[in-house]
Amino acid sequence: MTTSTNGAFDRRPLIAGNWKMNLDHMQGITFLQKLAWTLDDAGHDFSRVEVSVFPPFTDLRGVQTLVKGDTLDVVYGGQDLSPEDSGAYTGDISGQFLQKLDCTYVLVGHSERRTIHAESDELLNRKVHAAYRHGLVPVLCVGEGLEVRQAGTHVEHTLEQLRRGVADLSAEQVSSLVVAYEPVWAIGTGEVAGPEDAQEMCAAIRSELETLSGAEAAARTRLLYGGSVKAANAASILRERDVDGVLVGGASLDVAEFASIVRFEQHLVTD
Ligand SMILES: O=C(CO)COP(=O)(O)O
Repeated sequence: MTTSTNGAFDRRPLIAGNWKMNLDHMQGITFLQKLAWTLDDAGHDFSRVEVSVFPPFTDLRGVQTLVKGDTLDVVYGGQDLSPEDSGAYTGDISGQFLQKLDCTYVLVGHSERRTIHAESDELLNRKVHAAYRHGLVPVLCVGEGLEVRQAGTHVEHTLEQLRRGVADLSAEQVSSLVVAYEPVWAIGTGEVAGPEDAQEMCAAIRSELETLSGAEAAARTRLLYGGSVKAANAASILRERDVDGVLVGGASLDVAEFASIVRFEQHLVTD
């Protein structure tokens, strides 16, 4: 097995850390500084493997200042955005504000938004369009719960979320889109879908995008796996042909662990 045969490397791998509701703005800055030093010390090549963090909204201004001031190669994004651009939407955050903070990405439809905040596919589609309106790349999260997995209908279920989420996108938008497959039963549980489960779903997602937007766009879309990713299992998941990155929760809050995931290529088996 060699790294060059992995289809993932035709697309630049993306290692993303979703901090969720952890790390206040002071802790976030300290964490990011340590992460950047650790990756620099390890000689990490950011042009080869992209690194993004998703801090809470209140951290983003500090993150922007640090990334600009120290010219870090780490990129970042918001964990959510409003489908609207401005107005009487108390508590919501416009994509316009995220763009002003130099965010590259924004998460849309994380399972915790879908379940805790009952966000519908229709709403998430509006959020995806709002992201593109403001020059942000949406990371659209999809994935099934345990009952759906047990019923064996996980592929249809996830593809339905995908179709609704990407409705009315142009092929060009789909080519820059990131889709994260996060089976809900594997999030924060220590249960990890096997590399073959991640590949099965990512292949199905890519094939669906091909049908919707054409082969050229679908070949460019980056597909991530998320759910109990750790340094110990990241390389085997990232070796799969259609998996182009990982979206990491708990393990992204530990500098050494997350840096080790970023450096997954060192753990790949080569002939
Ligand atoms: O939800 C996740 C990332 O968005 C995954 O969380 P864990 O890595 O903690 O399972």
